[in-house]
Amino acid sequence: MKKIRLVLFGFGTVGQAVYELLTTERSRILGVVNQSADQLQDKVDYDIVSIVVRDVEKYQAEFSHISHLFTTEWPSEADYDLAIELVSSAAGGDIIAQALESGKDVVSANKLALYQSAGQLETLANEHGRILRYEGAVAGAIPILQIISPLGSGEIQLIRGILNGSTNYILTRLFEDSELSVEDAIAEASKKGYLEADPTLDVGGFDALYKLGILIYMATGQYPAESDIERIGIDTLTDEAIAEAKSANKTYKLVAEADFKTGRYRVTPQLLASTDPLYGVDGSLNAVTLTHQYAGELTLQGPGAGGLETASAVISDLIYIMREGA
Ligand SMILES: NC(=O)C1=CN([C@@H]2O[C@H](COP(=O)(O)OP(=O)(O)OC[C@H]3O[C@@H](n4cnc5c(N)ncnc54)[C@H](OP(=O)(O)O)[C@@H]3O)[C@@H](O)[C@H]2O)C=CC1
Ligand SMILES: N[C@@H](CC=O)C(=O)O
Repeated sequence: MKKIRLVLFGFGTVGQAVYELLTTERSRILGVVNQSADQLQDKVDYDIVSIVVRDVEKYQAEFSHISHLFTTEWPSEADYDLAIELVSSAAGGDIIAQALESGKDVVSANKLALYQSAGQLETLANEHGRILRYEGAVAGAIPILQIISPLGSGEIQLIRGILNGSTNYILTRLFEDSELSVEDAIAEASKKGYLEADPTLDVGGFDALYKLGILIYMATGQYPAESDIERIGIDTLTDEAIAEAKSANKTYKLVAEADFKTGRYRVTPQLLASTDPLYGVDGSLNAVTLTHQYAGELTLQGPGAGGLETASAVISDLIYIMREGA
């Protein structure tokens, strides 16, 4: 039996949900991981050995049953095998790099850190022969990254979708309820755990840009520069624009689009008619359509934000590594 010692970096919305699934769904997860392991010595088990946060006291009272796991210190290299990086800032990039350099596999959902490293983290993983996976970084629960690589038979010609759950939730609420203020809609999204620690990343369109950048990297092998992606946030939409859209039976969505034929990449609020496939994608849902040279149009839709939703994608990466790597 091989024991994988896991360290969790970050214990916010997603970190707590990952911890919850790792404990409550333990036998199901291990059942999947060990599906084809006949011998006891081929079987894999896991343990969470520590949870690294910035402020231990913030968590110790509420999570007193696991208070011994919280720390501000890295475990020593000899004491862990795999890092799950779920912190809320670019500092996640250093955590991922340090873990890879120490010969550890890494699972992350930190699109900001991944996009801003512009491929250096993937290179580092290759150089050190480690696995770096980040399904939770793009479109929450939707396994979009897992379907892009196998589409290598031909070109991906177009990616179009909604890649940010919180702004989709905010827009949906504003269109549903004319009495609701933007501030109240943002507060609702925050309460549900959809927003980034810095919400300007969501409302300014940066978060969707990072995710589109990762999808472009998966499709082409190159991260686009931020200046190559046109970005307009939903913070540019006025009350009048929303009212006019409503009276014309249209809606606004923050649409992310990479057109590989024209080379135009953009994240912009788009006024959509009811015939647009993204028109009815409401609440925190995300949807992505890939147009492929041979496969045609493939559309995936599902929750784009939220603790347990994102945790399910994080756990899928973990299952992959426990089966294939480690
Ligand atoms: N929420 C969502 O729906 C989704 C989030 N993500 C991504 O997942 C990651 C986590 O998001 P979320 O859980 O919402 O964020 P939260 O803000 O809820 O939690 C962040 C956690 O990270 C910790 N943290 C921040 N900086 C550091 C650091 N330098 N070292 C150690 N711990 C640190 C915080 O600890 P402390 O409180 O002590 O500062 C906190 O526990 C982010 O990268 C986010 O973009 C991805 C998909 C969906
Ligand atoms: N803030 C993000 C969370 C998930 O990635 C979003 O709203 O989509």
